Amino acid sequence: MSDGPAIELTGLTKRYGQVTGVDRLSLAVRSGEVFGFLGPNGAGKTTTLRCLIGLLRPSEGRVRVLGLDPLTDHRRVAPHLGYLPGELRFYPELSGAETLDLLSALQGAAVPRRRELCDRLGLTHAILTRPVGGYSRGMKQKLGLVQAMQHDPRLVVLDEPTEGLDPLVQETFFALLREAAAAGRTVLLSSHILPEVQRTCGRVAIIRDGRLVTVQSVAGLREARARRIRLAFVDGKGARSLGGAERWTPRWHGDRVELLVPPSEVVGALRDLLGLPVADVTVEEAGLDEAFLDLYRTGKTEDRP
Ligand SMILES: Nc1ncnc2c1ncn2[C@@H]1O[C@H](COP(=O)(O)OP(=O)(O)OP(=O)(O)O)[C@@H](O)[C@H]1O
Repeated sequence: MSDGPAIELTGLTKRYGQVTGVDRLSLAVRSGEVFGFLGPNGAGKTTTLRCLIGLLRPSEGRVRVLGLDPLTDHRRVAPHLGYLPGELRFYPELSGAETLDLLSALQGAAVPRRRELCDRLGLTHAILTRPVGGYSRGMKQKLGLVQAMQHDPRLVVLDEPTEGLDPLVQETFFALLREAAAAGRTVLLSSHILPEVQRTCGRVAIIRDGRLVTVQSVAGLREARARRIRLAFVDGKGARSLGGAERWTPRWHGDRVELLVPPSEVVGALRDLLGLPVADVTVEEAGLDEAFLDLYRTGKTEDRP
């Protein structure tokens, strides 16, 4: 098993009949990274994750997980891989403990962390002996997290991991991620929740329509985030045309207007705008969530034909 990247995707493409779920995606996640995977609904996140863990066969391209092909080398990869699916399905008649036993047999690994994880996530003996069919959503999610990490895998792939967890349990989950990173484990976290990614991940990939929009450090994304320019007009005279600055898709609130402008273009935008009857102007950094939303909406994909 290699010391190279924990995950390496080269031109990964997955088609479902006429629909292309993932389109020529290339990406490398280094060992020891906590890596965020973001994108709007239908972007191709789950499809990518399923190809990674060997549940789906790519239509084209190459997938390497810990240096191995997750389909043909499944038995060698499985003990080192933990996966929390976005939609958990358990056998309802099995107890929590039986479910964990079944899944560890499939992983083909010992479970040195099961007890500790159950304790920390509040899965008591009483809960673990009950049939999973009677579990609440949060309890199922906790069981999903335990099975993904019970064998202390080198790579943990998590699809929407905090879904259904209360804030206290989320804190425990974030602590688990920090510890995993400190212990040199690699984590791939697919999420819609921007602050969650901001808090936990060093780098993040954003995909849209199955294609890569960007891979950046969270710190880099912050620096590149748009500036918000707010203007008020003299005597409430809303200049309904902003001339060249119209290209920033102005949002009007009565006679005030707001624009999101990339940092490198703020000075030019102000030049255009200050020719108008402006009474007041403020410029501030947009939130990180807006930086992401901007990329979701308008970011060019990296490998357009
Ligand atoms: N089994 C399938 N059959 C047909 N099309 C599919 C199938 N699974 C996914 N798709 C399509 O592939 C594309 C990517 O879907 P995917 O579930 O990977 O996106 P996602 O980013 O995980 O979305 P979400 O955030 O909504 O879960 C979508 O257009 C989806 O409709």
